[in-house]
Amino acid sequence: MRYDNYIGGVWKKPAGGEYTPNRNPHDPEEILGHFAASTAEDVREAVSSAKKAFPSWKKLSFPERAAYLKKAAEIIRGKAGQIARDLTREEGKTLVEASGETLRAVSILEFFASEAFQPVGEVIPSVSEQTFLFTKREPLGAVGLITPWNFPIAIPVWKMAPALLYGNTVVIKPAELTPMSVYHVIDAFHKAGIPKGVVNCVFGTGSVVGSEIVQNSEIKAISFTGSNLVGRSIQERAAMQGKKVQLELGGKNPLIVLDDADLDKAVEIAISGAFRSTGQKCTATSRIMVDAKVYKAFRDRLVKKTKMLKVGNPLKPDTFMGPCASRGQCDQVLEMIEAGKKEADLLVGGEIPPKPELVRGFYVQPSIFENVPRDARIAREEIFGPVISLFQVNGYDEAIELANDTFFGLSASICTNNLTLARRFVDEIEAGMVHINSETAGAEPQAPFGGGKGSGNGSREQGKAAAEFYTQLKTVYMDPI
Ligand SMILES: NC(=O)C1=CN([C@@H]2O[C@H](COP(=O)(O)OP(=O)(O)OC[C@H]3O[C@@H](n4cnc5c(N)ncnc54)[C@H](OP(=O)(O)O)[C@@H]3O)[C@@H](O)[C@H]2O)C=CC1
Ligand SMILES: O=C(O)CCC(=O)C(=O)O
Repeated sequence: MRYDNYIGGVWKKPAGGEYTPNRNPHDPEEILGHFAASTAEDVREAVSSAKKAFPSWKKLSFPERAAYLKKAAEIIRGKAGQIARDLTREEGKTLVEASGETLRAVSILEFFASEAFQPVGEVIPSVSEQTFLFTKREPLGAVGLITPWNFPIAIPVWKMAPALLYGNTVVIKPAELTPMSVYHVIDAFHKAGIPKGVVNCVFGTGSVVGSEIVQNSEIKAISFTGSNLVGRSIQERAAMQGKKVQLELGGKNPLIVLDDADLDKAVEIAISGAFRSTGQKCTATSRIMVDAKVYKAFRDRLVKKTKMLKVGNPLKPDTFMGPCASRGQCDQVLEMIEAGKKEADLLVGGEIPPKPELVRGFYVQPSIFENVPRDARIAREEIFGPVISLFQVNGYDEAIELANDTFFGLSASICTNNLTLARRFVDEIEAGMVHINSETAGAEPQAPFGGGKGSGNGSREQGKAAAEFYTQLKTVYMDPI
């Protein structure tokens, strides 16, 4: 089946008439559908439709706009089973995770719909007794959303929902690898009766569709999640035009295990944080610092459990870890593992799983290294795959110093019952999101999401923080005649 762009409230064929197959990473010969391979002309049409729709969308009340979010949430919930299956088939994460992500998209829409009843400004005392001085938040206009493949429904929705609620119109470009999940979201908004032009979706590549969104002068803001390389280049290009930019980039997230930690729980936290979604999360655990007093016990349990993980077809209910999302991604992970073998000691994994039923897919084993030098590539670069580097440390001070010795600053975790050290960790770790006795990954829609250092540009998504990006403040001095 062919899937067209969604522009001005209708499904439209791409200007060049070209389509790209959407393949299953478990078996790339299985094609889910053919999606529009759009041109800059398609983007320009989408932007012009978003621009046209903006004045009347902006005029609706918050609850009126929220009603469309609620309706879309209901529609997605109603077909969550089918959407989750498609998500698994196009991205490769397990069905359990895909179902969780689909329902998370529903919760995000519901959360932002509920924000319609929250204050959107403040009253400020004026020096004049006559003056009513207040602020209000106003939308920006047509905004561009460029999204990655690793959370193909949650991330698009956590950008779209606040953008729309606060009165912006949207042009979204989903990752070329995973367009089906966004197709379902757009279809839900279409069926919810969202006014024409408020939501526009252009399928295609980053270099063509993404670039045109970035450089189009009618796009007032860009929210981007993806690689550092592309993110920083978008920031530069957009800054030239005075556009607002939000960047969510990579991570090299640490987990510290102190000597008083519950080791079974710490192992569970490590495995879930590092290997779920095949390690393809910006919040994935990739460096683990373990106190020397418990290092051997922790390492042995971690290796034992890792050997028991079932890697395979992500649609099967007993599978723990599916394939990487693409051949390119898999090759990149295997290349980093080969680099790791030269720099450190491999404890487990490190290969393509030797199972005949997996040879066509983009599979790699969950892998763990120890004796990793701190300047090794596997210790410093984001791998975006199921690879852990273990470090033995002497106490909290050495652990925190090593944890902070990274370009990134997204997420971090510590396993301990020591309240004093947990509190110090909260203050001393250089990360936007901090976990005590829980994994580095995961995000709740009502809480801000994002990082510092090389992991972004300081802007936060989700929660009340989302309003900062998708609105501008207006200060009003109101006096009687
Ligand atoms: N922070 C995160 O959550 C993510 C981080 N990554 C990191 O990035 C690495 C590479 O993954 P990849 O998918 O290539 O990430 P990219 O940064 O290339 O892709 C993210 C999004 O940006 C688009 N894009 C690509 N080039 C441009 C451009 N010149 N202008 C505008 N938009 C563009 C992509 O389009 P398209 O791909 O469709 O052509 C996609 O929609 C991963 O291995 C991982 O390390 C990747 C995904 C998410
Ligand atoms: O940890 C999560 O659930 C979200 C992670 C994420 O947004 C990402 O990897 O891009």
